[in-house]
Amino acid sequence: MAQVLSFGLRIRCSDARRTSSKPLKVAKTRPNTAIPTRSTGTRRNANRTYGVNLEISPHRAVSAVRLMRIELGGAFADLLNERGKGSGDNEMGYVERTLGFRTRDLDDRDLRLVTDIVGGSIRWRRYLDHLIVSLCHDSKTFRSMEPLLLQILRIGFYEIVNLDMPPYAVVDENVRLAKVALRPGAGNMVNAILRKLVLLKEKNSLPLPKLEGDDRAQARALATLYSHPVWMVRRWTKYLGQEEAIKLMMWNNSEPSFSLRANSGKGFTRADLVMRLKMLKVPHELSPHLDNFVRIRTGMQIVIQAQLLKEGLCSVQDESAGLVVSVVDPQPGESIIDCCAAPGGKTIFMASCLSGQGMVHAIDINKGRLRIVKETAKLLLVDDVITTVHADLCTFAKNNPVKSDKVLLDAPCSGLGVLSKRADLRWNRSLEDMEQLKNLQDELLDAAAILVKPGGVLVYSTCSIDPEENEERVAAFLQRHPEFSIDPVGRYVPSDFVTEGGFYFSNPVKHALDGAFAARLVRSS
Ligand SMILES: C[S@@+](CC[C@H](N)C(=O)[O-])C[C@H]1O[C@@H](n2cnc3c(N)ncnc32)[C@H](O)[C@@H]1O
Repeated sequence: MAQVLSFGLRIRCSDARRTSSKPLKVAKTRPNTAIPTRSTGTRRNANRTYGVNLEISPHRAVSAVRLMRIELGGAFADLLNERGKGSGDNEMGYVERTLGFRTRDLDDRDLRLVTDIVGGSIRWRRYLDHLIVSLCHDSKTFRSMEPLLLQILRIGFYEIVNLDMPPYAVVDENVRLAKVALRPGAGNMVNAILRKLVLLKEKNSLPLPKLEGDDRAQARALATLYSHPVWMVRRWTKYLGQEEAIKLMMWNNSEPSFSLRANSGKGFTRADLVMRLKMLKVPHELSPHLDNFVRIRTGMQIVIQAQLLKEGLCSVQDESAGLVVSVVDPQPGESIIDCCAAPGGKTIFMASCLSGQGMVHAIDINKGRLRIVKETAKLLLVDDVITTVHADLCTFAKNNPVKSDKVLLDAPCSGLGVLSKRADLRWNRSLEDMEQLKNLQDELLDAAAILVKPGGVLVYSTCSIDPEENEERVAAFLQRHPEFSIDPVGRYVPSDFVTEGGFYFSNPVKHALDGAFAARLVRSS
């Protein structure tokens, strides 16, 4: 117990030290701590302002609220909207209205912790929930657990099991958060469950499933151990084999790294970008595949704060997406149609390859996302070679007899290649989505084909690693459209990315990039 108390005290002191340069406001009265629950929706007066609570670690409070917002999605946003429009703009505002107290502003270290904890708790959700259920009295306790309590437990479990943080400090801090944000009883429950976890972890006997039994049983066990939906495990085991499927899941669970593309439209070169990153002390590496790209593992927060993105000097773009543009191979003077353009990553990169001559016509069905393309093009000074068209591609293709040199269809897809960057995506996709997406991809391919002139090129791309969305869609298209044939991509991307069929494929495990696919198809007549 003495250990617990001393840990708690140390954490509080260090929190106070970190904020000591800022004037602190201390809560005069303890706020009402009831929070909305799924069943009652109880809320405090949203207009009331609260003092800053210095007892609670701010990154945990913010993480718990952010996790709850992500999980409840629209339902949680609606709850807030009831209390006044625009109330959800500011994250700290959410925290205050949800928990009943304010935390001090987050410093850089807190921001990193929030990113780690939120991303990690979402990725590891199935695994963490398995442990939490195993340590609850019964599964009903887990099922009826109020959302905030569940998030606090997930954070505690993630910190103890995955981050290996000092366990008694974690228990102490999360118990305090549950007590203040919910009620003393909730704190006691967090205390009991986290302490059971600490003991089991110390004895190296976490209640985890064994990899045994038939295929289904093994898929379920793998899904829990590597925290993915069972249907994904079954699909990958079928296409890749168990060993590769495990490697892929490990990649998806790892911290994502990012690439920056220097914006040549602004006359800003990769050498300029490297100089700025050196000045900012952000560790970086040149991309071996693409001239304008630089890789960064950490330090994105610093890049954001230094306004490099806001000033349009560089953009965040994965090399796997940059290589799709290499497959298109945009040349000055060409007319290119980008069929599903928004938010515009590839449109902008293609436009910057045109050296001011030619045009990229950016079509998208989503007006809001298309506005982003327009604004980014202006910021990056490539708007003179981009036109935006708000339309459904199928209707547009039927009604417009335009023919272009090159057409890119970066199709809506499952996103199974980008699960390491999009932590929550795996939980929002279902097997049924795959069937619907395949039909949409076929329809969009047929529409895109209409826009290609004889001798022109159609590039079909996805950020999926699933053969049914990639090779199989191309094979089905070629059967329907014998006027198209495959142009092997070996001339456009490094040979390491070229498949036996002549397609571009970036494999997350092999290339340590997001997964992506592109086929280059030439029209004969
Ligand atoms: C994978 S995203 C495109 C990403 C984009 N190429 C980039 O690099 O930033 C797919 C896009 O297709 C758009 N879309 C879906 N159905 C469409 C349709 N029928 N017509 C036009 N755009 C469509 C979506 O709005 C979405 O913006």
